Amino acid sequence: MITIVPKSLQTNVGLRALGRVLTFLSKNEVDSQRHYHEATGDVISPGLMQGMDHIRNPRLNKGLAFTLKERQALGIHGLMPPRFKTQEQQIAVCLYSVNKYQEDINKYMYLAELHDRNERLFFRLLSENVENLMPIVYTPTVGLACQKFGLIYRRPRGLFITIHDRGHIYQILKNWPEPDVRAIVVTDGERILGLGDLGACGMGIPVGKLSLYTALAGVKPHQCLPITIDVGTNNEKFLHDPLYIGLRQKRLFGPAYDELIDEFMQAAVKRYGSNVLIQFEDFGNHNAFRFLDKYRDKYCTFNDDIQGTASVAVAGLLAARRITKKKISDNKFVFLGAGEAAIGIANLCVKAMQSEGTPLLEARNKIWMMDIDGLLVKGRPEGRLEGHKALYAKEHEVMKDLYEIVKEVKPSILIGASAASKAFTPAILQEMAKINDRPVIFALSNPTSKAECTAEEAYVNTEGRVIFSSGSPFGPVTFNGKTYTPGQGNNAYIFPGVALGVIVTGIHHISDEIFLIAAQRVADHVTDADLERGSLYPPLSKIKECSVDIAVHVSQYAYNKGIASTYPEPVDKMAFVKAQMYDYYYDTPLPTMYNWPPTDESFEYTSTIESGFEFKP
Ligand SMILES: NC(=O)C1=CN([C@@H]2O[C@H](COP(=O)(O)OP(=O)(O)OC[C@H]3O[C@@H](n4cnc5c(N)ncnc54)[C@H](OP(=O)(O)O)[C@@H]3O)[C@@H](O)[C@H]2O)C=CC1
Ligand SMILES: CC(=O)C(=O)O
Ligand SMILES: [Mg+2]
Repeated sequence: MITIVPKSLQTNVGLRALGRVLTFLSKNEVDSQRHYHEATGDVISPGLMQGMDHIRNPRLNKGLAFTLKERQALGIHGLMPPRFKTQEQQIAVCLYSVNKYQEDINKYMYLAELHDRNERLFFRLLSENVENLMPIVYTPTVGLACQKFGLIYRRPRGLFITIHDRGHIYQILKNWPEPDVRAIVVTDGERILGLGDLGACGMGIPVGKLSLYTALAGVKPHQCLPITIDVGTNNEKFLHDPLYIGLRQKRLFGPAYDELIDEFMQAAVKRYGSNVLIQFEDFGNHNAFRFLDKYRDKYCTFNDDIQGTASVAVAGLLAARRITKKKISDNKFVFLGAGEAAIGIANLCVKAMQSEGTPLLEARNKIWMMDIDGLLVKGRPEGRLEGHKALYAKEHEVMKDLYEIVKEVKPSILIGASAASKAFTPAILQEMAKINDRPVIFALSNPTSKAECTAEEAYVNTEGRVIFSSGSPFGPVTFNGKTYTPGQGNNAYIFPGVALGVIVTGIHHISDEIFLIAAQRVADHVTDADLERGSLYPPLSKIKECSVDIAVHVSQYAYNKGIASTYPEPVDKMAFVKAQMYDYYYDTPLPTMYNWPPTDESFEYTSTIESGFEFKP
C-alpha cells in the first residue's frame, strides 16, 4: 500500500502522527521508507512493510535482533527462531562464518549474500573489520569475482545499461527503486583493475567501490547506485563463454558510444539532479581521459583511476618526506606505465611541486615515464606522443628496458602502474638501493597478481631500506630480524572521503585541488609509529577517520571558495558531516534479556489473544 502524505499534512502534527504510527521502526528504517513524490514533493510512505516482506527487505531486516514487540507488531512472530540476539552477537556469527571459508571467492559470496539479506549488519561488519574484509569486497578478491561474475551472479545489484537502450536511459534509471541517489559509480568494464576487458562482468567494481562509500565514509547505501554500461566486450574468452552475462558482441566505439555516454550523463542529472556525483571507474585509457576532459566542467564528476589514484600516491609521497627529508621537488621520478593512474599521479606530483615553488616545466622535467614502447622520448620511431604523454616526453635517445632506464635516470622514486606483473625485477630493485639510501618504490597495480613486485621482493632486494607501498595488500615481511607492514597505496583512502565531502556540501565541480587536500589529510594521519613499521599510510582500521577528515576539509574548502551549494554554511563542519553519515546500528533497544522464553522471574510471560506473546517487565 502506498500512502501519500500531502504537503499540508507535513506539519509537526502530521509528522508526529506519522511518527506515532512508525514508533517501533528505527530512525534508519523510517528514513529508508520515506520517499518523495517527484512532481509534488509530497512525502510518500510505502506503508508498513509487514510479515515476511519485512524480513526479506535487507534494509529493514534485523534477523534475530528483532525484539518481541517488533516481532508482534510486524507480524513476524514465529517466522524466525525464538532466540533474541544483539547485533554484536550477530557480528560474531558472521565473522565466524566468513572465516571458516578457505577460498576468498566463497568469502566474497557469503558477504554478498549478507549484503542482500541484512544491510546494516553487512555494513557494520565491513566497517568494523576493514583490515580483514576489505581485501574480499575490494581488491584483490573483487577482481576474481568479476572474472567469475557469470557464475556467481545471484541477485541484482545496480543497473545494466546497454547500447540497445539508446534513447531510453532515463526510463531505465527510473526503474531503480531509490529516488534519492547522490552518487553513481559507473564503468564500461573495459579495464577492470589490471585484468583487462571484462565487459559486463565489471559490475563487481562499482558494487565494491560503493560498498566502501558506505563502510569507509558513511554515505547512506540508498544514496548509492552502481552502474555498468554494456557496449560489448573484446574479451574473446567471454564472447565464447556460455556463462557470460553481458552482450555477446564486440565492443562498440565511435560516435554511437559517445552519444550513449552523453545520454547517460544527461539522464543521470535529469533523474537525480545536477548535484549527483558520477565517479568514472575502470574505463579504458582512451576513453577515461577524454571523458574527464569533456565532463569535468559540466557535471559533478571525477575519474577515480586518474584523480583518486593520484591523490593516494601523493599522500604516500608527502608521508615519505618525513623519512627522506626531501621535498617532493628534490626527487627524480621514473614511472612504469603512462596510463590513467601513472599520468594522474605525475600531474598531481607536478601540482605538488608547484606548490613547493618549483616552476611547471622544471617540475615536469623531474618525471620520466615509460609505456609499452619504452621511455617517453620525443621523436620515437613508433610515432609522435599524443595528449598527456607528450607533456612528459624527453629529449633523449630511445630506451626500451626499465633496468637501463633506472641506471640512466637514477630516480629516487620508482612507481609502477602498468599491470605488468613482476616488472620490478630483483636487478631493478637492487639498482634502486644502490642509487638511494632510502629508495621509494610503489607497486600500485591491482590485483595482487599484477603487482610490479611483491613487498617481500622489495625489502629483500633493498636490504630492507625501501619505502614501499602497493595497490593490493601484502602481509607483513620479516627481513634481518625486523618486521615491516607496508601500507596500501590505494585510492580507497581517497574516494570515499571526497565523495562524502562533495555530497554533503553539494559541490558541483570537483577540482584537482580537492585531491591535493585529500592527499594532505591522509598524509597528516600517518603517525611516526606507522612510518616506523614501514607504512606510508594510516592502518586500514583508521581509514574511516581519514574519510571524515577529508570530507570536513573538502567542505571547508568548498565554503571558502564559494562552490558549496548547501546553505546556510554550517559552523561546525565536523558535526555537520557526521550528522549526515549512515548509522548501521539497530537503534531500537533490545529487551533487557536476549534469551527467549525468559527464565528470570522478574519477567511475567503472558499470552494475549491479539498479539500472541508479550513481555511484562
Ligand atoms: N593502487 C591504486 O589505487 C590503483 C591502481 N591501478 C592499477 O594500475 C594499473 C594500470 O591502470 P591504468 O593506469 O588505469 O591503466 P592504463 O591502461 O591506462 O595504463 C597502463 C599503462 O601501462 C603501460 N604498460 C603496460 N604494460 C607495460 C609494460 N610491459 N611495460 C611498460 N609499460 C606498460 C601502458 O602502455 P601504453 O600506454 O603504451 O598502452 C599504459 O601506459 C592497473 O593494474 C590498475 O589496477 C589503477 C588505479 C588505482
Ligand atoms: C584501485 C583501482 O581503482 C584500480 O585498480 O583500478
Ligand atoms: Mg579503478
